[in-house]
Amino acid sequence: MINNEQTTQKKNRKPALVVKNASKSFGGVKAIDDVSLTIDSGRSRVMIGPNGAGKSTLFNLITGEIPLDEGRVFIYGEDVTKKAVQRRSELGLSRTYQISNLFHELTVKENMYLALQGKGWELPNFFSFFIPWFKNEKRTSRVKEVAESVALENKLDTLVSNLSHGEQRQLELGIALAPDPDIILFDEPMAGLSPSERVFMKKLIKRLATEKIILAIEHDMDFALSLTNDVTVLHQGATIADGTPDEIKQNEDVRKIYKIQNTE
Ligand SMILES: Nc1ncnc2c1ncn2[C@@H]1O[C@H](COP(=O)(O)OP(=O)(O)OP(=O)(O)O)[C@@H](O)[C@H]1O
Repeated sequence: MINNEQTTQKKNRKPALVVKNASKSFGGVKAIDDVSLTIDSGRSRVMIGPNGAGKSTLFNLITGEIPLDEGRVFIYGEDVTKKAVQRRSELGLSRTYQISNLFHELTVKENMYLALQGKGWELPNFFSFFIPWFKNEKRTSRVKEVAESVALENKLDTLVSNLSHGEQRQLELGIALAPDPDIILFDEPMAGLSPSERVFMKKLIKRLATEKIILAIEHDMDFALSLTNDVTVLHQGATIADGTPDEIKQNEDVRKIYKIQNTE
């Protein structure tokens, strides 16, 4: 308990996430060019930018799925630049993907169990041998809790292949939430949703933003700008604007980019 309190206090003092002068090239393409950003505990940020701006690459650099060429990443003050994806998730980082990573031939419940595997929702092997029921109880109640939080509690035994597209995205959200992360990176959570599914997802993410630290990539400008007061605009791998939704709407460079995009 004391340890938990100390950890919480330590986390509250540090920025949750810091990216310092990050750069990444793929062959001749500079996908990320000297990008820095900070997300303080208790805040969220939205990242917008045209196609190919480098948003997903920045996510991959933050999670550790690809290595940085230059720069550093810190989670709650710990330098994780050279650390594996696993260490970053132990520190409370989680993400969703643009492309589905669900197991379609498994049920909702089974996908969620898999998401909890190796994420601390089990006892050490020694104990679990003696009291496996405890391990199962703990995970089962977590799966139910997560299913409720993404409104899939009535679909636990449904095969993923039988879910609607919107429900699949809800499940992806649930999988990111399953290990109870502090910081969640959302990669275009609204992509491909119908108008009614979008309304539902917006509500869900807005509620989550009151409980978690969110960094979201979103093309729906109105939603993006309504989610938080902290907005970053990426273009050709670089940060071209950083500010409140009003500042972003007024920013000449941003207006130019989106105007150019719209007339293409
Ligand atoms: N693995 C890779 N190999 C080669 N080039 C890549 C790779 N990943 C990204 N790129 C290039 O890096 C640039 C940034 O891509 P990225 O996917 O990060 O942009 P994005 O802002 O997420 O775009 P979108 O909104 O279309 O998803 C693009 O020019 C892309 O083609």
